[in-house]
Order: sequence, then C-alpha cells, then structure tokens
Amino acid sequence: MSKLFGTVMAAHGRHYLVEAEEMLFNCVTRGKKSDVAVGDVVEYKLTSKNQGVIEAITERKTLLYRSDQYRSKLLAANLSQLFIVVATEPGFSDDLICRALVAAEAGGIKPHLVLNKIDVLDLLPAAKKRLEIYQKLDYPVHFVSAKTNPQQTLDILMPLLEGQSTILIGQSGMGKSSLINLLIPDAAIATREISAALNTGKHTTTFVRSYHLNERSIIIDSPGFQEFGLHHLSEGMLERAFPEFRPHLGQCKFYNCHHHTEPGCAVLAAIKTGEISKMRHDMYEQLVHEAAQTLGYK
Ligand SMILES: Nc1nc2c(ncn2[C@@H]2O[C@H](COP(=O)(O)OP(=O)(O)OP(=O)(O)O)[C@@H](O)[C@H]2O)c(=O)[nH]1
Ligand SMILES: [Zn+2]
Repeated sequence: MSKLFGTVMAAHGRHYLVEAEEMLFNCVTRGKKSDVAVGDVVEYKLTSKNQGVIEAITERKTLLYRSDQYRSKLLAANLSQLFIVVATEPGFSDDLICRALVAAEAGGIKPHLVLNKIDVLDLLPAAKKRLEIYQKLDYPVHFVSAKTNPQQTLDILMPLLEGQSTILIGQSGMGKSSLINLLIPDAAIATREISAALNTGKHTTTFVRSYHLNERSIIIDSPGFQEFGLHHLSEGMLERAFPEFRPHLGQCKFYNCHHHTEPGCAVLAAIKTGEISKMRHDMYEQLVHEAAQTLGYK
C-alpha cells in the first residue's frame, strides 16, 4: 500500500487534524508522543473512514516553539513568517515583542510587526515612537486598522502573505481575531468544522489552527498567551538572535564573554555608544537568566 501524507491543520491535546486531498482526518500519535505541530507534513495510516494514526513527521523547514522550565510547547512547523500584532490600545509589551522576535530569529522565521487600530489617533504617535526601535533593527512594521479601514488593511497585508505560511501572535485585545476574520472571511465556519472534527467543545479557542488564505498561502492563528518562555535557547543561540549584537560578537576581550559586566566587552561598549539599546540588552540578560535555570549553564 502506498504511503499517505497530509498536513496538520490543528492541534488539540494529542489530537491532530490532518488535511489530505481536501479531506480532514482526526489523527492521534502512537503512545504518549505529542511532538507533532500544526504545519507538519506527516505520514499517517487510516484506522477508520475519517480517523488515523500519525506514523512519522517529515523533515521540518522551520519550527517555532516556546518553553518554560518544565516543558516546551510546539507552536507551528514549516512557517516562513511571524506577524506580531500590536495596537495603539490597549498598551503592548516590549517584553512579548522581543521574545517573539528572538523565537523567530532562532527558528529561521521572518518576523514582521503589525500595528493595528491606527484610527485611534491620539495614541498613534506614542505607539509609532515605541516601534521605532524595531524599525531601526530592520524589522518591517506595518500600520493597519482592521475595523475602520479594512480595505487598506487588506491592500497592505495580502501581498505580504502571498505564497507564505504565516503565524499571527499577539496579546489579548490587539485585534488579532479582527484581522483573521478580515483575511479569512469564513474563519468562523472553518473553526467550527475543526472544533467538531477534534471534539474540542464549542467555545474552545485554545488551540492552534491554520486556514487557507488561498491555494498558496496559509495563515495560522495561535491562542493568546501571556507567557513566552524561551528556556530552550542556549546563551550562544540567544546572543545571535539579537541582530544588533552580531557585529560585536567575537570582538570582546574574553572569548567566552557573557556580555554581562566583563571588562572589554564589545556589546557593553555598543550600549554606551547607543548602537545597542539598554532595553534590548536587559531583555537578553533576562532570557539568559531564565534559560540558565533550566539548561544549567553559567
Ligand atoms: N478602534 C479600533 N478597534 C479595533 C480595531 N480592530 C479591532 N478593534 C477592537 O479591538 C477589540 C479587540 O479585538 P479582537 O479582534 O477581539 O482582539 P484579539 O486580539 O483577538 O483579542 P482576544 O480575542 O482577547 O485574543 C474589539 O473590541 C475590536 O472591535 C481597529 O482597527 N480599530
Ligand atoms: Zn561581551
């Protein structure tokens, strides 16, 4: 019998919805394994008309995940882009933006920032100002208004999404759902289908799911989360995930410099000259500190 392959469209606990030839199959993994991610291309075997078992995961191009001290959580595989959705109101967190940027850099995924609700004019200048730091780092920033200017929002975002596999992440209230519903008009229907197929219960939105924007493009919606731990990244991976650090790496007096308080540190020197912002260096130190507790280095 020839092998069957499909793409994982949604994950809920140990249940995965696998799409193949425009059909959806409710699949589980063998044993206790739950290392499958949305976006994975998997080999599966059918156990009934619409149920199956995942036998193998094909090689991933990219993998985005977060982790705390105890476990890691796969967010999605084979992504090409990550859109970080922020808004003029409620206030957004630089901490979450930086963590998402680092996760994208470490995962080989291109990050973009999307500022939504630009119609809130009195808060717009301050929000723009806060995003300048990311623009200076060459991260693209897009300005949209999902509710008040949907057409312009589509004109900006559609070309960026074409041919890509893009995950949207954001804190609660930024308008991520509004953007998804604008981009994917039948998202609600698709979600109901997925929920029914996975038996998730009516009101669950706590699972990662993907939608077809068109035949070439995929959008992945992730549940809002407050925590974005990156305990799995080593110190070496972290320092390279800050693009503004890269020209200075290898320039420190000590080859094993932690860029903490060492004399002759090229990264610390670059903070003095303004090339590296203190906020970003603080973020780096925080991430090293968190990962050190788990990975046991330092
Ligand atoms: N003024 C303004 N409000 C918007 C815009 N887009 C979304 N909103 C509002 O912002 C609120 C949050 O929007 P949602 O789309 O539910 O946000 P979300 O990020 O998915 O939030 P959660 O559902 O909590 O995860 C809603 O009241 C929307 O109507 C916009 O472009 N302008
Ligand atoms: Zn250093």
